[in-house]
Amino acid sequence: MARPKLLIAASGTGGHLFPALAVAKALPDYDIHWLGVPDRLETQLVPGIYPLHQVPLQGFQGRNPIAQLRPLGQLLGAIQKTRTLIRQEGIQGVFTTGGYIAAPGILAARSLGCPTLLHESNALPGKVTRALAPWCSQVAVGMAEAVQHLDKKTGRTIAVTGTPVRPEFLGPQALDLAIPEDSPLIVVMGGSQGAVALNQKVREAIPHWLETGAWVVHLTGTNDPDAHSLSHPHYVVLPFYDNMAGLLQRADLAISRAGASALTELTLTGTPGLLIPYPYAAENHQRHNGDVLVKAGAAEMISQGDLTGDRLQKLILDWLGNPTKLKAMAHQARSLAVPDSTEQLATLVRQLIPPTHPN
Ligand SMILES: CC(=O)N[C@H]1[C@@H](OP(=O)(O)OP(=O)(O)OC[C@H]2O[C@@H](n3ccc(=O)[nH]c3=O)[C@H](O)[C@@H]2O)O[C@H](CO)[C@@H](O)[C@@H]1O
Repeated sequence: MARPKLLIAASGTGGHLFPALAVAKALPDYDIHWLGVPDRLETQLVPGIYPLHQVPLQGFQGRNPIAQLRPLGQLLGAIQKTRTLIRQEGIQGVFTTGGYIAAPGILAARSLGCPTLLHESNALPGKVTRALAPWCSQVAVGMAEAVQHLDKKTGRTIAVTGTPVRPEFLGPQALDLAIPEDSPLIVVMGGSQGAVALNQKVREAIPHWLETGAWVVHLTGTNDPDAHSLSHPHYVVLPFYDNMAGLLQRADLAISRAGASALTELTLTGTPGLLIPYPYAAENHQRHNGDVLVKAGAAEMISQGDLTGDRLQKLILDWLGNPTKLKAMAHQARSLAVPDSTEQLATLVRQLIPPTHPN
């Protein structure tokens, strides 16, 4: 049986790349090529596993038509390059997790009659997803709340699959940090790129938590100039940490941005979350994501503008003193989990691009 050839278009952030990598791993019998952009996270995560093809691409910003000419030119160039790639490599279909890179992937595939699968992880689908969903063979979403924004546009059934995570989240993981088993553990995390503004507010509160005997693991991202301004034996500061599954499984609670992948992970690990959505995210989509967990009783949410060190400090101390509340939140978080999301999407890929039998 010939190995089917799949192009995965996923770029930029962990929120786009980790779900795509999880699906790719579930398709070991496929020849996978990757479409990305120079200088983004995919250049660290993809080479050595899949051939990475890069097209320069940036988003359309502002309303000035002259300023749009450059991104428009780049998009047309990227579509042309992707068409050439599809033809030269004999690609049979495209899977994308949305964002700008989805545009050349979907449009080039569609122009050549190849099937496309688009997965959108956010509760409020991004602009590219809303614009291009009608051109896709199948659209899947991470959260049911996204369906209302897409089903009328596509006129087709939208699959609600949850969002794939790294496979480690699906089983218990040991934590390679020396944190005593009976100490409360608070995890602070931004998105895959960190969150400097959030870090500043949290640092005001951390000493109060440490005084009670709690431990804090703070994932600061790589851009925080004050990352090491605080030190304490129970305070672990890391720019980025890979074993998120082990960390969130062990944590009593997490203070987090509200990116779709982070929230999906909190549901799988049953970790109560205090969510502070990134206020400049496109169309405030992180707030929509956070609403889903808040409505279910799995998390609480505070706007960055309303967050003070003092308020944060008191709120978390109150949570730590209320194990019944934390247990209930953990239970509600788990009730939202979709552990077979990766398999569901891999199945959709297999349906759209089935292994071909030699004649
Ligand atoms: C700022 C912004 O617009 N971010 C968006 C971006 O994802 P972004 O990558 O910012 O955020 P997500 O929460 O979706 O993903 C973060 C990922 O990074 C991982 N992580 C983080 C820190 C760390 O030290 N180690 C680690 O592995 C998390 O476990 C998670 O898997 O795309 C997502 C999917 O469209 C959106 O929902 C987010 O709103």
